[in-house]
Amino acid sequence: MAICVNNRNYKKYYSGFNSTILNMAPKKVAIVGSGNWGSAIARIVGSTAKENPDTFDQTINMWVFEEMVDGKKLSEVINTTHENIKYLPGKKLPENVVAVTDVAETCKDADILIFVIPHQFVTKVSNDLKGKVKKDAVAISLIKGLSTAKCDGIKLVSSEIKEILEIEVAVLMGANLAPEVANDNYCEATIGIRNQKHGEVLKTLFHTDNFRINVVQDIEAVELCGALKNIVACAAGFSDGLGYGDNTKAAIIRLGMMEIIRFVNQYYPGAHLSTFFESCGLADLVTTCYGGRNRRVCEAYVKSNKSLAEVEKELLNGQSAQGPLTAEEVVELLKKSDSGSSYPLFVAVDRICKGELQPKDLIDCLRNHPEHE
Ligand SMILES: NC(=O)C1=CN([C@@H]2O[C@H](COP(=O)(O)OP(=O)(O)OC[C@H]3O[C@@H](n4cnc5c(N)ncnc54)[C@H](O)[C@@H]3O)[C@@H](O)[C@H]2O)C=CC1
Ligand SMILES: O=C(CO)COP(=O)(O)O
Repeated sequence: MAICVNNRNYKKYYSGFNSTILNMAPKKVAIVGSGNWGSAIARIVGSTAKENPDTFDQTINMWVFEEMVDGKKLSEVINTTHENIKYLPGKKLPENVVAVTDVAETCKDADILIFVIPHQFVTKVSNDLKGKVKKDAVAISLIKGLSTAKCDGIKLVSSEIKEILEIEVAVLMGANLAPEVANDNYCEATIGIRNQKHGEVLKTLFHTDNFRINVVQDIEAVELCGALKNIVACAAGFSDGLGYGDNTKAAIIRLGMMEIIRFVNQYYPGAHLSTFFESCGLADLVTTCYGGRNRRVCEAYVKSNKSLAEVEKELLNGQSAQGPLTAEEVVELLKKSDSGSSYPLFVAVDRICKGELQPKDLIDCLRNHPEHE
């Protein structure tokens, strides 16, 4: 049975780690995932590793969930053309990023593991790695969602990885639409980690002229901002599909932000308000509500007679919109604490995604929001 992590023992998990990532020897980095964001981040860490040869090993393994694309194995295409033609077409990957199809092989010598897969695959992939990673490795999760493992309370993706692999897990979240990051457009991101020294090493790995990193200690708040904004982006997409304009979207962003803060305070009290104004907070909410896949899929859902799954398949070519599943997970959790009425936006998104409400009912759900009392 999965172990549930409540607030108190979760904090205990994060104390007292030390690892070889503080050693002088170059650290080996592995990327677990090679989708849209996985490939964009591979461009960054491939180049920072090259710029810091004393700190990082020059070869970075990237796990590829093998599939055939145009009659060829995706891993072989990546290793010969240095381009992920399916998930990040048109952008070259650094040649020191090597596609590997066996996840245990990818990670076996790694000191730093970057987890970047859609959250529904975390349990399986982490179990495939169980007992096969270095005991003192440090992981960093770029995954936006909650754990899908059965559990009585809340379980963060980072805590699930941590429980299974028994290593420290940090998080990186931010306003980071992958195609724009891959275009080297200026943006920011937030690393959440308790161990400041490890935070410095991770910052060196991700920080570039156009990808600016802040490090904070509120891991849970950082991670939950990343997960929950995808639900709000679905509401923004419904609103766009209905043609409601920018004032309505601004209201959705504001109410969504208030629900995110309320949720973090309910499950992990004590987060600093300033964390919600880091890139992981308001900035990610805004960018996703304007430019994200969740928004796009939900807008198209309103305008078509198709199911969400059909629309996602047609629009995203194998990529994944994490908002509908996250809404379901969050609402399940809220039911257990009988607190759904404090989160009308989250609940409405879940019910619209499940076909229990019409998209046009969204506004009725927001009209009497607790924020208006
Ligand atoms: N794409 C973006 O702009 C951003 C995404 N994120 C987050 O990063 C995480 C990963 O997202 P993306 O890299 O965009 O992935 P994606 O949405 O491109 O998903 C496709 C990936 O899933 C893999 N996949 C498919 N079936 C699988 C299976 N059964 N087991 C394991 N992997 C499988 C595919 O091989 C492919 O690598 C998500 O949590 C997302 O919310 C975070 C910031 C930006
Ligand atoms: O997390 C993201 C941007 O920071 C990507 O959002 P989407 O998954 O909605 O595209």
